[in-house]
Amino acid sequence: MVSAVIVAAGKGTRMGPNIDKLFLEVAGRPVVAHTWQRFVEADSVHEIVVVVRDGMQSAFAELAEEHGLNKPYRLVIGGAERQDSVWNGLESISPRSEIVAIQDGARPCTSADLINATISAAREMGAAVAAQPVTDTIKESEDGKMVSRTLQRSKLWAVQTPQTFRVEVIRRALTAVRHRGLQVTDDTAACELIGQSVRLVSGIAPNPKVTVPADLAYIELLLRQRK
Ligand SMILES: Nc1ccn([C@@H]2O[C@H](COP(=O)(O)OP(=O)(O)OP(=O)(O)O)[C@@H](O)[C@H]2O)c(=O)n1
Ligand SMILES: C[C@](O)(CO)[C@H](O)COP(=O)(O)O
Repeated sequence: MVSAVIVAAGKGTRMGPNIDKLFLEVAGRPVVAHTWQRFVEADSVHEIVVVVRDGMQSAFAELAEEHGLNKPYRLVIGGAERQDSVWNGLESISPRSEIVAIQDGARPCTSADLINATISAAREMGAAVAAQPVTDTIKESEDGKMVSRTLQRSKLWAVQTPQTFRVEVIRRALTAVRHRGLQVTDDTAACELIGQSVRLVSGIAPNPKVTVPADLAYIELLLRQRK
């Protein structure tokens, strides 16, 4: 059995005050309704856990109703950091789940094909992540003012979601993160702590995250092109 955990319990601070970015309408639907719909369409996913802020349960239940998101789902309360929300989601997937795909609610352009591809790769390797080679040259800076060094671009990948795992692998990896009191910005970073290899699954289509207001016009265009 395959579960999806859609993390949607963030505050969206980079989008600006008093804006719930996941409920902003793009291409005719709220951002998170597009994301959720992709997991309804992905045949290999059997159940969906949506992790939400406390007090938002009825808004998400109404969203599912209104947009016909008809795959079995459960709503769970998130935590202070993304990794806490992922943990809470993992705690409530079915005990029969062997594979879990973790998805940012704020990534509405993820395709069902990409979801299915990460699931196949995770079955084989234990862990897999949607990723694209970077196209800009990436610099490191120690102080945020001056360039310290240039990284070798041919080795660099930007990782996205879905990040998909055998359930026992991600549980073990996130337990290691919690025991060491670390913070990770993505779930595959936790795998590095336990020596678990992660397969890069290169998506051809753009799979951006809604983070700042300037992201919205591009994402609207991508979603309209796909219709
Ligand atoms: N405590 C948190 C933090 C983030 N997320 C989710 O993780 C995804 C990726 O996070 P990001 O884009 O950073 O969203 P926010 O944390 O909401 O944004 P910001 O950092 O600007 O506050 C989002 O779907 C967000 O809802 C979550 O479920 N729980
Ligand atoms: C998981 C992620 O989307 C991979 O790129 C990203 O790390 C989320 O980071 P954020 O700080 O929650 O935006």
